[in-house]
Amino acid sequence: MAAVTLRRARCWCPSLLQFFRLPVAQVHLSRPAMRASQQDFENAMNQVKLLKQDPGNQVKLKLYALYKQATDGPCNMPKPGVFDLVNKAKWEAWNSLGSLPKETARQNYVDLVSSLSPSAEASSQGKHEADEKAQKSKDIVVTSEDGITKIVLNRPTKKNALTFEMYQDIILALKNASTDNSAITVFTGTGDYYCSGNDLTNFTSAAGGMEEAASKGAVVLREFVNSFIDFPKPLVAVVNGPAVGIAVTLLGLFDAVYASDKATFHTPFSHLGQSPEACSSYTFPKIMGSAKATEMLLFGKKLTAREAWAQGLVSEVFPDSTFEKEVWTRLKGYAKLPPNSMRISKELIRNNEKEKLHAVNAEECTTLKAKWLSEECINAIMNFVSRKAKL
Ligand SMILES: CCCC/C=C/CC(=O)SCCNC(=O)CCNC(=O)[C@H](O)C(C)(C)COP(=O)(O)OP(=O)(O)OC[C@H]1O[C@@H](n2cnc3c(N)ncnc32)[C@H](O)[C@@H]1OP(=O)(O)O
Repeated sequence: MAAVTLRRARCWCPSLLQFFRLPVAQVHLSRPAMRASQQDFENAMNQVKLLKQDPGNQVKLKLYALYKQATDGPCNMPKPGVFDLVNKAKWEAWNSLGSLPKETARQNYVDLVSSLSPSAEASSQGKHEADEKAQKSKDIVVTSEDGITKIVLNRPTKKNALTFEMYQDIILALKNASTDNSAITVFTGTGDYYCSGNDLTNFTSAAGGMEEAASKGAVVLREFVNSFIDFPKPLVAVVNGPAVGIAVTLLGLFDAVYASDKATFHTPFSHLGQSPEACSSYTFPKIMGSAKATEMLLFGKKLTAREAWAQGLVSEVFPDSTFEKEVWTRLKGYAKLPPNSMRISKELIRNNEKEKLHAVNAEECTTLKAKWLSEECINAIMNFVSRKAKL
């Protein structure tokens, strides 16, 4: 059986920003010679897209190298330039396989994927285990107290940027919260930021490159936003600091938004060569009118908390010095209201447009998938990753 041993280490390539401090994979393939069929190979490729846990960049590089070796044979590309960090790392991983035969690369790819995938038994274990996973996730902390389920974005060193794993954990946390004993569910962030939006390295660290990241991203995004559209209880955002990208657009699907006066609201989609998501192409013009929505979604105008309140995106703004105390006192009071009444009232409001929201979500995801592969977007992301430019 293939065994993957992970050890934490500083990266072998000091210039690769996002590849720093990531697990290094040592893959020992001691399995007796076997032939993986083309079908096994394709199944393994599909399995990779469904991995719930990010296997780390080193494993992803290994997967990429084995995939290229299995499909194209030995590395036949010119070595990318020294500043093309991501492609250079990929090239090196592929080139390191030398003249490994295609069949062996295919088998090693299948073995590696099967060592990463949870077994059928593990994935069919009950909800209890699912709850535990959400609770244990280090980047999303879920607690339930005083009738409130709190979902905290807990990645302050990265301004709470959302990784693929965090999207999956939030989907799970919302699923659990929809049936737990709490009356309301609240999102907030740890540290000085509420959330800096999508983790831009989601796109640069995918084993199969941008194409694979775009396909996976569109699937994950659609399911993620659906879980907000369908969430049955009052959903409240406690915006403790700046919010960027999807952290802002999602607010149009919340039932109440409370903001510190230190919070800002920024949707730099055009700067990033991207387009709006989380149904904001529908909710924002509805909330603030098309002229103001255009300033945010097309021109990337950053709003202060008071401006966002004036546009109807925020329910109320509080001085930062008393924000936490005032908001949580208020929410604890709301959580004592009859839960079924709140749920039914929300259902009445949401049912008027649920179908529309699902259709908008689907269309936005399709559009984004194409945008993520555009030159405009790839350049913007590479600029961020290589720190040449900041918003
Ligand atoms: C699959 C579904 C996809 C859904 C798509 C959604 C679209 C979006 O959400 S678009 C918005 C994406 N977000 C951004 O463009 C923000 C990018 N970040 C920044 O511009 C800046 O980091 C900041 C303005 C948020 C903060 O700047 P500041 O100077 O105060 O701090 P930094 O030193 O830049 O950041 C600290 C640390 O955090 C990392 N980081 C911050 N934001 C992100 C991010 N979005 N993705 C990845 N990493 C992020 C930053 O790289 C720093 O890390 P290091 O200390 O390791 O360098």
